[in-house]
Amino acid sequence: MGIKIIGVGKIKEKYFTAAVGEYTKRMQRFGGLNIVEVKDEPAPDNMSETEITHVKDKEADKILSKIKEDDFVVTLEILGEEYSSEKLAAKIKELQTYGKSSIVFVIGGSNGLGDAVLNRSNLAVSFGRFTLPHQLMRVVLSEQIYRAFMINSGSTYHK
Ligand SMILES: C[S@@+](CC[C@H](N)C(=O)[O-])C[C@H]1O[C@@H](n2cnc3c(N)ncnc32)[C@H](O)[C@@H]1O
Repeated sequence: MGIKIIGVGKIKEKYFTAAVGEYTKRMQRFGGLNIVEVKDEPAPDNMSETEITHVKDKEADKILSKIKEDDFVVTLEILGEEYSSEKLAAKIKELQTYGKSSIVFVIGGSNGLGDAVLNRSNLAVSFGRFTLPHQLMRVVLSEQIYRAFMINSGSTYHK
C-alpha cells in the first residue's frame, strides 16, 4: 500500500527535516512513505478574508493535482475526528483489507486547507484542538504513521 503525505511549503528547520527523514527511512520496511511538497503561496500578514481564501484555493489546486481518483484522502483538520494511535492503525489495516492501494494524508499551509481539498477528503483527522505549525505537524504525522505500521506488525515499539 502506498502512503503519501502532501504538505504545503518547504520545511525550513533542519531538525524537522531530519526527523521526517528518520521516519521516512524507518517506513522503508513497510513499503515507504512518500513526502510531496507543493509550493506555498505568498501570504503576507494582514490579508483580508478574501485574500486568504484566494491563497488557500490556489494551494488547494496544487494539492489536488497530486491526488489520484482512487486515493483515500485523509485531511489533517483541527476540528476533525479525534483519533488515537490504535484507531489510526486499525483504519490503515481496514483500508489495506479492502484493497485500497494508496492513502494520502494532507496537511494545510499556514492558513489551513482550501474548500476544494476539504470537499475531496474521505476522512478528517484531528490531533487535538491545539494548532500545530504545519512543519511540526509533518513530523508528528510521519511518526504516527510509522507507529501505526509498527502496531499492525505486532511490534513492541508501541507501548
Ligand atoms: C498552522 S495550521 C493552520 C491553521 C488554520 N487556522 C486552520 O484552522 O487550519 C496548518 C495545518 O496543520 C494541520 N494541523 C495543525 N494542527 C492540527 C491539529 N491539532 N490536528 C490536525 N491537523 C492540524 C492542519 O492540516 C492545518 O491546515
